[in-house]
Amino acid sequence: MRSSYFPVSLGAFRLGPVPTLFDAHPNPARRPDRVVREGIVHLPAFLTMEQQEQVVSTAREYARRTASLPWRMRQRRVKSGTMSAHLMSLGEHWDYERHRYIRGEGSQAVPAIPETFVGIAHAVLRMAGELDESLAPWVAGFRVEAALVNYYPPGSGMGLHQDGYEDSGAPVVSLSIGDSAVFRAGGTIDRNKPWDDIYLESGDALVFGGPARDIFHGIVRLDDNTAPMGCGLRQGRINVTFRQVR
Ligand SMILES: O=C(O)CCC(=O)C(=O)O
Ligand SMILES: [Fe+2]
Repeated sequence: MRSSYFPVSLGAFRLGPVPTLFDAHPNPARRPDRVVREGIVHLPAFLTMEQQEQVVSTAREYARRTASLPWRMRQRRVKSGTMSAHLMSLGEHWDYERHRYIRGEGSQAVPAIPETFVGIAHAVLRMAGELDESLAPWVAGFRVEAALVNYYPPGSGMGLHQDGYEDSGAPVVSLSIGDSAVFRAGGTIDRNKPWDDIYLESGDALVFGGPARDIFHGIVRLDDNTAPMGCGLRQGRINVTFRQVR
């Protein structure tokens, strides 16, 4: 009988589940919620795998639906060249030519931000506000007016920049799904060091606001083949960034 190999008394000395070939982290040391620096809060694994998959499939559906519109998912030309990430706007769209946020053009409206996304954004900021006093004043009145969906193909990134188009000083709330990435958070004056490099994995949330609202930041590395099974993306990374515009 099998039980003869596993005397009952052994149970008292068990140290935990036996790692198997299939455990990515045999001894998962949970990455703790962290105030990286005043105004910057990293919430690892904020989204469940089901939520990640839902965000990705919703983003896909919107990308299909808006494929012929100015705010469709596409690479944008900026001063320094063409961005390697693909961007799609929901809610409001930053019009690079007219240099202002628009809600549509003619009879075409920028699609509304899905309610599920809005709910997630509020939940993220609420949690971040509990950890960081500089974010707390923004929690109650936060209006999720613009959502930028960025798709990063393998090997892409985003240069250091400031999110400076919004009149509001409300925090920026962001979600990461798919391949892991290094988010570089610099200072508010220029792109120079010191930086905090934050490792964002699939399901993580990040908030920057308060004294860190105007930091230079960007994506300096994407790690191929790190997207977890079930997140909805086989390769590359999706970032959704929520902003209050005015
Ligand atoms: O991909 C990210 O985590 C950052 C995206 C970003 O900085 C932006 O969309 O302005
Ligand atoms: Fe940004």
